[in-house]
Amino acid sequence: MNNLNKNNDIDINIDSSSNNTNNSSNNDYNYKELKKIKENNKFDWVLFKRFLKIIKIIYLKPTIPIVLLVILFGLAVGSTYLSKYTGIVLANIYGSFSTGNKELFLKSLFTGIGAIGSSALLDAIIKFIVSIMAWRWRKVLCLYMQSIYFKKSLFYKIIAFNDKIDNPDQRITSDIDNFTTLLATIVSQCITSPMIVIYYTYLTFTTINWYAPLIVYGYFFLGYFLNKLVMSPMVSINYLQDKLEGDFRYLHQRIRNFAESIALQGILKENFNVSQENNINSYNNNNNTSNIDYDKEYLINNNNNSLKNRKNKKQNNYNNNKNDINKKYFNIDGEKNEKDLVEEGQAKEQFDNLLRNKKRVICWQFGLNTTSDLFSYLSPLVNYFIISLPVFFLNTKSTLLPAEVTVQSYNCIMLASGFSQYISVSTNISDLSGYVSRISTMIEICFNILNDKSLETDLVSSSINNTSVSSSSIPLESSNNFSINHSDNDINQRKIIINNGENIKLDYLSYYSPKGNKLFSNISLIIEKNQNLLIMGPSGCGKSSLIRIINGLWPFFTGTIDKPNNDKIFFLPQQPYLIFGSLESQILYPFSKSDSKRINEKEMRRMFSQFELEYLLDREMEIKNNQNIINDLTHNWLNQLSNGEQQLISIIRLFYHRPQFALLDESTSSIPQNVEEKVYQIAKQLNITTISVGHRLSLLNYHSHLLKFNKNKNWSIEKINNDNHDNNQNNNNIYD
Ligand SMILES: Nc1ncnc2c1ncn2[C@@H]1O[C@H](COP(=O)(O)OP(=O)(O)OP(=O)(O)O)[C@@H](O)[C@H]1O
Repeated sequence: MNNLNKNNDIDINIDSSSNNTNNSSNNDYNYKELKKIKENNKFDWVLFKRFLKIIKIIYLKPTIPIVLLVILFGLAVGSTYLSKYTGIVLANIYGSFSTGNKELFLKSLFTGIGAIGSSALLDAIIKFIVSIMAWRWRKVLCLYMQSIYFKKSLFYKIIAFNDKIDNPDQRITSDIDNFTTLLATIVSQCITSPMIVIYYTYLTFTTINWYAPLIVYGYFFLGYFLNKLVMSPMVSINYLQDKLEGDFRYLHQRIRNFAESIALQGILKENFNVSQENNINSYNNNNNTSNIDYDKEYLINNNNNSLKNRKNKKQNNYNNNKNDINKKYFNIDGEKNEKDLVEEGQAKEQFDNLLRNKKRVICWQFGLNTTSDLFSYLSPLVNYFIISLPVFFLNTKSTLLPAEVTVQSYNCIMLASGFSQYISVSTNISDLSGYVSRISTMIEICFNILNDKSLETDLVSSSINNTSVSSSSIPLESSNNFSINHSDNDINQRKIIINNGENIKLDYLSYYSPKGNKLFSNISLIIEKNQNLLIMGPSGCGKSSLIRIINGLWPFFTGTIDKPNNDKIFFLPQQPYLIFGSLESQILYPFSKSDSKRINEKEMRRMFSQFELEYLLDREMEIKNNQNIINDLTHNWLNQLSNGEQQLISIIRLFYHRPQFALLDESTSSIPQNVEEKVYQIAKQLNITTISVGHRLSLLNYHSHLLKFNKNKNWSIEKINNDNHDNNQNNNNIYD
């Protein structure tokens, strides 16, 4: 271990031949990651406290788990007691051979069948209860974790504001499953082995002497000590392995999600490569033509010998080219390949990282297995040494009867097996500790985010707030300059006031990105009902961020936001979001289908026909008729609908919910202008006030005011005169 650290190379170098830059950077990455993980996840008191916290969670409702533990304990007692008879039966059978007692043999045989059969049955029941325990713990822990994960949009905040948790999905899904399964196995081992140890300590003491259990104890502690030495570094290595497995899976998940975009780019790249190759080939062909002329001349002027040399040279060139092509197209060494898609290259690199660490896991596991197996396999010899002590070394007995040897050695073997179970527990604990770190750090960080006061905003009801912007007569266009009596304190603190739905007011609003970059300052405006506002500005300037701030998703602002409750505002994000499930479920979202919430077939057809999308309902019917269950959790419309269709379904959802305000973040960017016009017409008919973010100039037609952001972080607001507005104006300068 010291050696490895001294060389600054934790990797046990199996393939020292791989010395390319890609591998060395991967090595570097793994080394740095491992160092960081080692610092944060040592096999120490902190880890133990984290483990206790998880135990507290899984025992939140303790009755059933405690009952299961008590049953397990009872079964372990029964199984240990019955195991004693196996030794006695074996001794009797052995004795019956030496005395020729057939009756004793048959009696022992039948007793043996009963005792061993009962032991086997008890062991099966123990395994069954262990599985049930793991199942319950998983249920409790996973539901607990999910209840935090979905609280206050934490699933978003973890990804958007915090980069300390890798693969939260993996932690909730597979890490908890592995943790609980392993924990249940360890618990069963820890319950059964003390029984065995206590009972067989007594039996070895009574059948041999006091030194017999002591020697077995000493042997065990030596084994445990060696195992602990190997186990400590394994915590961080296992942790990193879980992380790398998660990263690798996530990469493939992204490829699945963006399959079409990647495939389209891939075809582009392939064609690009082919055309490049064609260019190269045509260049070579041109050169070859001149070579032919040159060859002719050469042939005439030179003898056969030189022809032979040239033939050999050509053959060598051909072979070299062939090798190059093999290298280029059939590379399986994890190296990047010119023909690779970027994703393929990334997947190779990620997989390479994973394999490197897996090698470490295998090597350390080898060390751990060697020590634990060595101790298990050596234990019979230790037992016979203990039995031999009174005969060969202490000289207190001259001989031992075969039956005595059988009983004594059986007792020693059982005592050692109780301990070797502890040793195998240590292997499991090293795996478990990786999961403990991953699960508990996720819980800790979730709570840190939840308890972070800087991420919270004061919510005030407008009825108890007298300082809110009161004048509804202040027109939007003058609000850039309007001033209300507020103290500096008001401006520097952040407040969200919930009103009754009459308007949305921003008062001296300054907001920032999660990384603390100021986006815009001192925005003051009032959006009255039926006054549609359009927000325009350069890419990345902070338009969507304003929507996130109004929604309450981002708390990075100062000033006051006075708005209706979120149930009166509907947000349509840039990326249309469709859930798994039927088209009806898409429209009902964010509510789910229930007896009180259903949309009948006629209404669905009416809504879809507004945008000539009835064919989607027919398609759904067809899928249903083909026996494919449509509203199960795996039906993914996202893969089967165009972007425009997805946007229109989101818009139908908006109209179904009929909010007072709708915040549309480029929500019509993929649909034709005439359909876009219809969308805004229907919104008007339904009395929905829209606040839209967009780049299309046609949007100006459907809004009364324009909030214009520019690249210098200035903002202005102006009334849109739709009569005079020329939508075909050149939009190059619109953001200046
Ligand atoms: N989670 C985040 N962490 C840090 N910075 C972020 C985060 N999300 C967005 N930003 C940054 O905040 C700034 C504003 O982003 P925003 O999404 O509001 O831009 P936008 O004006 O809507 O752009 P576009 O027109 O391209 O959609 C950008 O510089 C963006 O990179």
